[in-house]
Amino acid sequence: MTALSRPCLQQLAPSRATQRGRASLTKPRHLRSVVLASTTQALAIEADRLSVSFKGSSGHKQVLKRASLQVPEGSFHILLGPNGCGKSTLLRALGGLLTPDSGTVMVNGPHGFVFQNPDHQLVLPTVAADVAFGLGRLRLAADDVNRRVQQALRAVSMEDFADRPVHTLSGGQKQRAAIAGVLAQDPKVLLLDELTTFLDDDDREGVIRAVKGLVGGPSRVTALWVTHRLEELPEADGASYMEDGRVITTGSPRGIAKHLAKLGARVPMLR
Ligand SMILES: Nc1ncnc2c1ncn2[C@@H]1O[C@H](COP(=O)(O)OP(=O)(O)OP(=O)(O)O)[C@@H](O)[C@H]1O
Repeated sequence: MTALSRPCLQQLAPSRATQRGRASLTKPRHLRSVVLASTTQALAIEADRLSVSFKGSSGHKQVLKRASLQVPEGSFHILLGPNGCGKSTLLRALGGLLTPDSGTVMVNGPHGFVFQNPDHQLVLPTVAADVAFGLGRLRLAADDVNRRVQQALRAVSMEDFADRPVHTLSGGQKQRAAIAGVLAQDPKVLLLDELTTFLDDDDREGVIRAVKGLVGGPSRVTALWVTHRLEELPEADGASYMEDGRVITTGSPRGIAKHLAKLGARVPMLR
C-alpha cells in the first residue's frame, strides 16, 4: 500500500465501511457528449451539481456539495479521495441507489453496481447459481441462462469455477464472481466500489485485469472504479479526485498523480 504523508491524504487509507446488498442493474438514460482534451467523446456517465444529505441525530449532514463528474464511454475511470469525502455516496447516486437532493444524473445504458465486500453480495451456494441469480427476473430459457453464465464467467477468467462452492473462493475470485453476476445481465456501465480493499496483490491484479478486459472489449463497457489505492492510477484511462463532497479535478492519471504529489502524497507512478 502506498504511504501518504499529509493528514488529509492519510485518510485515503482503506475503509472498513461495508454496504449490504447485491449487484444491481438499472435502465438506460439519454446520451450526452462533451469535449474532453481535443476530441469529442460520448459520455457514459454525467453527474451535474449533485447534492446529497443524510439525516442524523444532530440534523442534516450534507455529503455531496454540487459534485459534478463526467466519464467518457468505453473508459476505465478512477475516482479517488480521502475517506469520507463522498466517493461511495456519489457512486450510489449514479447507480440510483439513493435520491439526490438536487442536481442531475445521466448513466448511458444499463448499469451494474458491485460493492466493496463480496460476502455481502454472493448469496447462493455455487458460483454458477450465484451468477445466474440476477437473471431470474428476465424469464430466460435454461439454455440462455447457461450461455450467459458461461460467457460472464469466461469474461472474468472464472470458467473453471462454475461448480465451486462460493465459500471456497479467495477474495479476488469472489469479487470476480460478483462482477460476473452483473455481467450476465449485459450492462454497459460498471460502478465498482473499492473492490480491491480487502485483496492481496495477486487477487487485486486479477480483478483489475478482468475489468480492463471488459472495458477494452468490443462491447465498450465503461467502468467507474472507486479506490483509495494510488498505485492503481496507472491502470486508468482517466481519473477524478474528490474532497469534501466535491470533485476537485479530473484529468489523465498522470495529471491527477501530479496533483496528489503537490498535496504531499507519494504516488508510485511518479517515482
Ligand atoms: N446512509 C447514510 N447515513 C448517514 N451518513 C452517511 C450515510 N452514507 C454515508 N454517510 C456519511 O457520508 C460521508 C461520506 O461517506 P462515503 O461512504 O460516501 O465516503 P467515501 O469517500 O466513500 O469514504 P470511504 O473511502 O471511507 O469509503 C461519511 O461521513 C459517511 O459517514
